[in-house]
Amino acid sequence: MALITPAKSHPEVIIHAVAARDKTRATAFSRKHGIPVVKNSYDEILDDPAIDAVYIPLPNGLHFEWTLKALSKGKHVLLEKPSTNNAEEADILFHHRLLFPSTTGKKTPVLMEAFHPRFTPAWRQFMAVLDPPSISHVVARAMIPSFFIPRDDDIRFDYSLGGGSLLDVGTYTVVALRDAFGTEPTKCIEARLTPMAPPRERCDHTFHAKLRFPNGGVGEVDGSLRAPNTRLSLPTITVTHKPVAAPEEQEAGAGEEVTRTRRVVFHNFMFSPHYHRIDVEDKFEVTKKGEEGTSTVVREFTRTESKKAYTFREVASWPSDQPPGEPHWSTYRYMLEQFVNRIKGREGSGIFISHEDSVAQARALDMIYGKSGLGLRPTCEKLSEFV
Ligand SMILES: NC(=O)C1=CN([C@@H]2O[C@H](COP(=O)(O)OP(=O)(O)OC[C@H]3O[C@@H](n4cnc5c(N)ncnc54)[C@H](OP(=O)(O)O)[C@@H]3O)[C@@H](O)[C@H]2O)C=CC1
Ligand SMILES: O=C1OC[C@@H](O)[C@H](O)[C@H]1O
Repeated sequence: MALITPAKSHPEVIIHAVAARDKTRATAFSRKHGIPVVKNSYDEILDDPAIDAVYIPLPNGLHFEWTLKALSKGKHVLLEKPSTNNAEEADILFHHRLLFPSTTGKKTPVLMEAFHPRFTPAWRQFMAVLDPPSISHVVARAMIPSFFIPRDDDIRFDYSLGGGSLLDVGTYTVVALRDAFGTEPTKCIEARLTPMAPPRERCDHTFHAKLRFPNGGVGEVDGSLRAPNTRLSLPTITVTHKPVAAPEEQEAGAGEEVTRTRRVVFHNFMFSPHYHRIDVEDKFEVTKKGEEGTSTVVREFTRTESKKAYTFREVASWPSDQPPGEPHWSTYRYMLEQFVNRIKGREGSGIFISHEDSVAQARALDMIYGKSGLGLRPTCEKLSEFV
């Protein structure tokens, strides 16, 4: 879903090989998906000079090690989110010398964290209706019902592999806050993570946290991998702004001032190409200054609008010389487009998850785990080998 289907409609991508720890599994997978080559190991993929790029969908705790192994073999890497287990790993990975232009003329590999929802037209449309400096509150919510990941022995609940709901579905909610505020959180002011039962008690299945942002605003994340199966809900971001002057409003008469308070709700921010809706509600207050500096509210009115964008053609700010996408494209297809653009040196053509962004995201997640008492996710034991 994340690579094989998107590759079918990308003229420049060929899925050449697959590997698993157990070759029979890889063979079965290759037959199902028509992949021509099955390797004996992950290393064999990295050693194949015919392969330009690898997709790494391993458990979180293995991302750091295998990404550095791939980069050292000159492979471009599309790395599943979260990029690493914690900020210590992210700092080393994204600032690694392998990612800087070499003096020997060898190509510099592209590394990108696979934050697929951020590549969509709807995400752009959402960002276009926000005014980050005046945002006072954001809440991002993602409740995954238990039936989706029913087993307690899933990698998501294995601490040694970077388990925990915050590092899993929580990554989407944290990235939503960071994108909405357009800055990085300065402090975690509250973190309530609900642990699994022993022996998995170092992994949370549900999270609630509050982060402070530089403009004084607060971002909240709320989510679970054990949400009730009977109360399904779409992942949602709700953004509330502070009142701001709206002098452009035609409604104001002489001596009147208008303020606007905007609230934006983005329904289904994680998988917007399937369905989404962006509700923009503007509440206006018209005040008139009296004598002695008093001001009285003389009128109030509300304007609401719902927006959507399934291709970039529908996003007003999208430059016309850039690829619009197709209505059937998934989040992953939009992402693959930009990953390939980078590899091909078409940097000017759009969205990319920068290395600094991935490090900042890891820091924000660490803030919450640090505050929660559950502690950061473990650093790769072989870290020193890669420094
Ligand atoms: N972008 C998205 O929408 C999604 C992203 N993800 C991300 O993808 C990554 C993998 O998640 P998911 O596919 O659900 O996980 P799975 O458990 O389904 O797959 C992980 C794979 O990693 C391999 N692996 C290697 N070493 C180990 C190990 N020690 N223990 C377990 N597996 C190992 C296994 O492959 P093998 O045995 O075949 O070698 C296994 O198939 C995570 O980072 C997750 O956050 C997950 C789901 C959706
Ligand atoms: O897309 C997703 O939704 C469910 C999660 O468990 C998964 O890891 C994530 O990427």
